[in-house]
Amino acid sequence: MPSTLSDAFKGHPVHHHHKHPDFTSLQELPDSYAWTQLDENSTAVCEGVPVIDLHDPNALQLIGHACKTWGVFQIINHGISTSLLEKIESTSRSLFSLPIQQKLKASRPPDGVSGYGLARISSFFSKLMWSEGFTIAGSPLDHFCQLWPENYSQYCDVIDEYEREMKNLAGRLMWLMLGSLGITKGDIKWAGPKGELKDTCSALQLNYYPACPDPDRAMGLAAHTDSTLLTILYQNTTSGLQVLKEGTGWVTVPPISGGLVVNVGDLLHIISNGAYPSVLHRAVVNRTKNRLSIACLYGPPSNVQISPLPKLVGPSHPPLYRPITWSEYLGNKAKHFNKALSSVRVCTPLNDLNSIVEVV
Ligand SMILES: C=C1C[C@]23C[C@H]1CC[C@H]2[C@@]12CCC[C@@](C)(C(=O)O1)[C@H]2[C@@H]3C(=O)O
Ligand SMILES: O=C(O)CCC(=O)C(=O)O
Ligand SMILES: [Fe+2]
Repeated sequence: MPSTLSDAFKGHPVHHHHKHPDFTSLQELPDSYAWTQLDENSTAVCEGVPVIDLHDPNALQLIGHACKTWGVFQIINHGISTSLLEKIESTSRSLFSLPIQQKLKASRPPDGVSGYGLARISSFFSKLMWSEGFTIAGSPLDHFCQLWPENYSQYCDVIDEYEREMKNLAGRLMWLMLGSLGITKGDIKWAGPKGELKDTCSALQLNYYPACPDPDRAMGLAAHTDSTLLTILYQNTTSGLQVLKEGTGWVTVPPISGGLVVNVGDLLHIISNGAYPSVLHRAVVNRTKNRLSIACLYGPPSNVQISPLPKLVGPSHPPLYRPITWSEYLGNKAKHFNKALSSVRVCTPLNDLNSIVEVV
């Protein structure tokens, strides 16, 4: 029985400042959704997030380079069928278009992982985000029975298939991302004897961003890094995802037909001993178009200790992070949000200095 994520937040209930009203039909941006003027540096840049064809013979090198320089890339020829992407999109749309009273029946409990509601990180901000979310960790059955008492099973089937295919792809990607650092399947015990990664955990996050009357003052999903090894994101044809590139500013990741966005998460940053940055990203909203995204948040078995891989540690590269389980890390994120990573950093005078610089 693989370990689950369901107890990760038991000691860290979220206390949202606001109730989530039915904001989808508002004509004007209420003050509770007005973030102070967002920075204007999301200008067009010539250089964009790399797009990598997984059939390219150089895929391994291209992925390694993208992970080091961006912490994010898009993939094509990944083997996920268009019809499955269409099915998960239409399932998500059916969910978000249910009446609010119906959706609230499947609310995420304050100390739980799964269900409908504001993004978990909302509690760190005084303003509300212009989005709705639905998190699925483990079986969606209980919540889907609440949402669709008559025909929950067809929707469950789509989620199960999507989750299975995404986990498979995430495993392939993890070996490619680590492979370009010289890591092989034998180097990670928790991956199993043949690197089959069968006890890994994952969660799905469905995000819906309604069209917004005042997009320049609103925020779809505030800047964050993912508490994962890696995240695979499907976005519909409306753009909104932005990543922070050092020295450049916020860069939009344009939706490409059949493409999926892959980003490095905090745990891959830890096991790579800092070689791969966990990319800061956010979602902005649109005046006329709604937007949908589906993230597969992929991590190790939730109760195994993960730490910088021995091959990536040496006299000139001391371990930057202490061992931690995914479950414990999620608790850290619930407590410290964007300072979660630095809270796991090993304390040496040099590292302490670096983390002070990061916080400032
Ligand atoms: C496995 C995860 C990862 C979670 C928590 C838990 C389930 C939901 C994920 C997200 C999804 C939306 C952004 C985020 C920041 C959030 O608020 O909920 C993510 C968070 C994290 O990556 O930290
Ligand atoms: O909607 C997006 O593009 C970003 C979603 C995201 O970052 C997340 O779900 O973690
Ligand atoms: Fe994210």
